[in-house]
Amino acid sequence: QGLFAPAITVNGAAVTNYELDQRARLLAAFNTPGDTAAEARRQLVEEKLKLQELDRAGMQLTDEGLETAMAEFAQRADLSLDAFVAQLAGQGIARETLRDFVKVNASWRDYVRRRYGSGVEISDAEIDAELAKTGGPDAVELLLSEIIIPAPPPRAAAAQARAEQISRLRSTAAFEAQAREVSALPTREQGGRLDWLPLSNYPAGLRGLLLSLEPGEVTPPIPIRNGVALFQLRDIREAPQAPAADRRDRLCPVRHPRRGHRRGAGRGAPRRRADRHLRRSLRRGEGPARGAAGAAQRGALGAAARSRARTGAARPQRGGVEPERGWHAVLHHAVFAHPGRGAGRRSRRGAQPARRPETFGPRRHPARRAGGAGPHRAAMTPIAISCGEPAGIGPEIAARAWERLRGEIPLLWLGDPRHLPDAVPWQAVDDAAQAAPVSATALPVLARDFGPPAVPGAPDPAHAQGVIDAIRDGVDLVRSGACAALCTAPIHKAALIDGASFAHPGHTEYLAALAGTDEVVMMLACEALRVVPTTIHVPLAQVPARLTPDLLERTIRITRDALIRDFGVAAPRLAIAGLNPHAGEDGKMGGEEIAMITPLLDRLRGEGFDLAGPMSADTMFHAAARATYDAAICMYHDQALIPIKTIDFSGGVNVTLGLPFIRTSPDHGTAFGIAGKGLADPSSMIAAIRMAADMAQARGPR
Ligand SMILES: NC(=O)c1ccc[n+]([C@@H]2O[C@H](COP(=O)([O-])OP(=O)(O)OC[C@H]3O[C@@H](n4cnc5c(N)ncnc54)[C@H](O)[C@@H]3O)[C@@H](O)[C@H]2O)c1
Ligand SMILES: N[C@H](C(=O)O)[C@H](O)COP(=O)(O)O
Repeated sequence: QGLFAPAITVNGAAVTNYELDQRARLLAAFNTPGDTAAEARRQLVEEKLKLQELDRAGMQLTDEGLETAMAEFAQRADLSLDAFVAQLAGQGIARETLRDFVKVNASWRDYVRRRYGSGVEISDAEIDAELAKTGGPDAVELLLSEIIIPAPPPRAAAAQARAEQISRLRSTAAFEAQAREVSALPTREQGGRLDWLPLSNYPAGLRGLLLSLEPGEVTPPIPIRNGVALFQLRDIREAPQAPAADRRDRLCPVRHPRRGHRRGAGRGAPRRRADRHLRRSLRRGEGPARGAAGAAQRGALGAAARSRARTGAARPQRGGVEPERGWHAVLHHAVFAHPGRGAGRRSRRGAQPARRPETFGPRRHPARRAGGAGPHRAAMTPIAISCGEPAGIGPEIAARAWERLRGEIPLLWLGDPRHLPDAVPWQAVDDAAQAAPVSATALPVLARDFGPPAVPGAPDPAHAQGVIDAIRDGVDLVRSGACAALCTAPIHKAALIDGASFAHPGHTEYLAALAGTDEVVMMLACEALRVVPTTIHVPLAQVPARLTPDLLERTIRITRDALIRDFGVAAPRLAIAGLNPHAGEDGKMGGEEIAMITPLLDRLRGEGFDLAGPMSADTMFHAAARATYDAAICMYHDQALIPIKTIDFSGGVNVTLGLPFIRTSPDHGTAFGIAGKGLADPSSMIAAIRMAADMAQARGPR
């Protein structure tokens, strides 16, 4: 066949062999992993369909607009357009090939924005038509929360302003609080939380926007008739139980874009439920009509899930590599081709930082703080992840975290790879230096043989020594500088005691022992709250005796120093809880406040510490109280951990302060009841890894 002969015909439009060859070269130049020829084919078919729709809608990018879009594109690789084109030419890629690629994507983004950017009423028929067009979105499920703020004309401006504020939230707890306060939907009772639902349950016009979110992110305000809608993404996953027939079916949308694929058995009920919910809202003029759809595609899992949705591809096989596609691959390229100028995790809102630098995690890198692209973390040494209890959810949340973070933060998993979920691609490495290049395509593993296989939910003391060694190895790697920080997966203390006479009640104490210090502090942090238990893993009956002025003073000092050093809080405000009910009620309900806590606080205030308390623990954690301090110093474990795990179980991070190295961890345990079932939420693990990376960047190279 000739080079310019049609290789594929899409509704009468030809894709030539030349185009296929050029696009495959372009994808190779962008370091797109996987089969670039197949991906080129897929992309070009999809783009022909988009172009036809753009023609139908009478939307064409002007020559000037196209030139600007191309220049912006080159800019991502830190090159002028001419220099970028010249580099491509060196690889046999014509300028026109880049032009066509940019043109269709930029035009489509504009088209989606314009089409769905304003409130339009949507009919049931339209929803059906949209749902019928694509079969792919059934392959992806979203965990969303929703808010609709009523906005009849006199209140429209106020509602919009409130919605703008909400759209900047990153914390699920904060979004939930807003939902309870302002949402008009029945879900307000559960903080706007929806269950896992297939992407196909949402109007097609909203899907691109929803997929562009990262967990925690909220959509921009979506104008609807007499209201404003917002969605927060809590998580995204591949649909777990899609029947095999469905998977095959999902291959159809590209080839038969107009053919409807109603999903059948097994999935109908939730879908119908969500449809009803959506339709009801829409009829009332409250529901998400068509979103202000930002079609920009961000987020590794989002892009991967999108690809799977489009192609019906199964999850990557063990040892295999899942290709990353489209715009994501381009960003990826810009990042890896120019370390130090990467895209990072940009805020959707351009110049604004992704979150306030002084609320939750440590200081952002200065460039990221300014909302710009910071040095990409691919350039940093990896974050070591210890396997934790193999029968718990540790291995699977590490795998899920890698899927999410692989383009962002290099990881090194320490454990027995036979304990990883089957589907995760992993690669054994000999040392930490090999991890960063591997991490983008497979989970790098410093492999250990733990002996017997793991049975989910049934901890085996035979694994105890391996679990302990993985933590110790992680510490060694971080202390030697080979890894930037250690993030530990949860351990089951009883199994470690039974199997290896583990002498420590938790990581915190073990890490302190490895570091040769007893001056460590446990802090748990989420966006809405930071808490520090002064006594940690101590039976309640022993707390009063263990609670000495020395210990409390050390805890306050270490916490204050860490807030300044690692968390960008220039003048930390600490709230100190009392030990007893009502902080002792003037000595009537306990004497520790008067005898010990108050005198210590007074002395430290004399040194300039900003301390409040002793406070009644029962009233210091509501939202208004939380706004008055940067961390709460509590007297014992549950006093500190109950509020934070209640407010944000999925977003909390456990960080050990006072160590000579960085250690973070998810805030939950081994969750034996759900281990191995694919139900574990990796959010806390992801937050822990991000916090570790942020702390490492804030401290800078050692
Ligand atoms: N950092 C650590 O090593 C650490 C921290 C806490 C608990 N633990 C250990 O974990 C074990 C179990 O403790 P527990 O039962 O009190 O607490 P847990 O956190 O394991 O489980 C509490 C509840 O939350 C659920 N859950 C926990 N994590 C989840 C996730 N990521 N996604 C979805 N659901 C999740 C569980 O299914 C369970 O219903 C104990 O041995 C404890 O010592 C270890
Ligand atoms: N007290 C912690 C919690 O309940 O989340 C947990 O046991 C973890 O502690 P270490 O990080 O010390 O293992």
